[in-house]
Amino acid sequence: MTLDIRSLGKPGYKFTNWATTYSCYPELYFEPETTDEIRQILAFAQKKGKKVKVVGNGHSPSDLACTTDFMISLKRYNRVLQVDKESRLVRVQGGCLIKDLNERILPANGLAFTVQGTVSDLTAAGVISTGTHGTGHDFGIISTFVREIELMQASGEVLTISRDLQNTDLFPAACVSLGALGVILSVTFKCEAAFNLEQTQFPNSLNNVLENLDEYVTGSDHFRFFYFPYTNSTLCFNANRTSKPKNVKSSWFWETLVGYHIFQFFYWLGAFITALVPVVNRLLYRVIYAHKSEKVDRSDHIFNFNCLFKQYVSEWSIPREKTSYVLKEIQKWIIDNNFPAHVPIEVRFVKGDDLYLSPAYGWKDTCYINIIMYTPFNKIVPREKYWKAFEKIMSDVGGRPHWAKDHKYGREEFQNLYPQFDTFCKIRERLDPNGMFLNSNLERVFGNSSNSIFKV
Ligand SMILES: Cc1cc2nc3c(=O)[nH]c(=O)nc-3n(C[C@H](O)[C@H](O)[C@H](O)COP(=O)(O)OP(=O)(O)OC[C@H]3O[C@@H](n4cnc5c(N)ncnc54)[C@H](O)[C@@H]3O)c2cc1C
Ligand SMILES: O=C1O[C@H]([C@@H](O)CO)C(O)=C1O
Repeated sequence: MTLDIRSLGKPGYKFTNWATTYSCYPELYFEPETTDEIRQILAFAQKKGKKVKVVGNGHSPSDLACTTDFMISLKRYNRVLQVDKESRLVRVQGGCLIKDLNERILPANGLAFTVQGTVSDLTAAGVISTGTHGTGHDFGIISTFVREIELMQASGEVLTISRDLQNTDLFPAACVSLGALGVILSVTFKCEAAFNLEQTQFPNSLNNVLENLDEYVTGSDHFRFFYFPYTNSTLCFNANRTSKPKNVKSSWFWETLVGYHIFQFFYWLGAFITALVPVVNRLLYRVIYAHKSEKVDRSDHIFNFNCLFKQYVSEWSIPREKTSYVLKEIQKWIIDNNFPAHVPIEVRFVKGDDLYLSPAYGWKDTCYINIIMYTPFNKIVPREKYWKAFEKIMSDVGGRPHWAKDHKYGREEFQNLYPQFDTFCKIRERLDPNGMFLNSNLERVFGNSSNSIFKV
């Protein structure tokens, strides 16, 4: 049945990402509900010579999902297709939200994701496409729990790509694809039996964490820590699987009034009086963070935490053995340059993998370091100097930028950083010879560079 595709496409739509830091006006914006509608949109784009960018839930803190051509959102292509309790495989359409799986589908089937990032308001296709990760020395990034992907190519042909059965040569590319290979129609995840996590958070000196890093990282299932610029202090988080029942104490006063609203107000003041930021960092640490506490909750409620207000972030991965040197360099740069760096600097650890564009590719033990500058009450604070220094420190040790976040790298840098980058490029050029799924971000990554035209 030939649809009047124009009735599907909306002109004048403004896309803005979650952090409201990047936006764009696609020529036409589509929200298809069926596979055939997706196929017809691609055929229409091909006929018009237009590029197509599929967007998930717009959480990438960069221009990765932006386009001036056609944008397809799968927010209405979000069904759960199959749940197999025996094999613990869950197959969902690309637009299915991880938070819906966490809240409804997985608990009802006694299942859970083995590891997650700090938020779940992400789509199944979006979360794997950028190599989203959580933390845990014995666990990989979320894409390492993928077992099968259905991918629609520009031609409308659907490829089933699985780890063990079909098109297995494409699998290590399709699991972290940046949206560059085609439309991910469905993802099959390998889950595990539902579990609670017992989390202990405790203050610690930066030196003590760094001098005993391997013990801390391997001392629990999921270890991570926050470093607080202008202190010598960290807040460590250990989380282990437990059969204990849920036991969560929360405090609106400390978590919301102080930890969100007063925090945001002081950082807003700090935008005008930068000398305030080191004082606020130290005060926050002492008043809110520097105490030991424990809680037991459903796994995703421990993995996720309140990411507070809108923000700019930059995150790079490095081999774990570089963690101590890099953090000391960052700490030194902030002090030497008297830069009003916001808290926290988030430090997480994952197991290496063999996915071609995974930022943990080929490194047995990987560390991710995430810096942040909030935009309190939408007040943009200067960050360029900090970002540049951070990128230099990370690139000097062979670090790899998070695909979802701000970076300026192009094909040449990635060829040096990813041993299988050219293999991925050959697969991309085979599956999408006319570059239909490219945008300006991906043209910087895969070929002709162009500066971002989507900054807010
Ligand atoms: C508050 C916050 C917290 C975060 N925490 C973490 C964290 O803890 N760890 C971490 O690693 N990252 C984290 N991120 C980054 C986030 O996980 C990634 O940006 C993720 O890719 C966003 O998913 P999304 O569904 O919003 O996808 P989008 O940002 O909309 O898209 C991401 C990419 O996926 C592609 N894509 C989406 N759907 C499809 C499809 N169906 N077919 C083909 N391509 C598709 C898009 O083209 C784009 O290239 C966080 C981001 C925010 C805003
Ligand atoms: O992009 C991200 O945002 C959060 C953190 O920076 C808090 O907001 C996180 O862990 C990311 O990877």
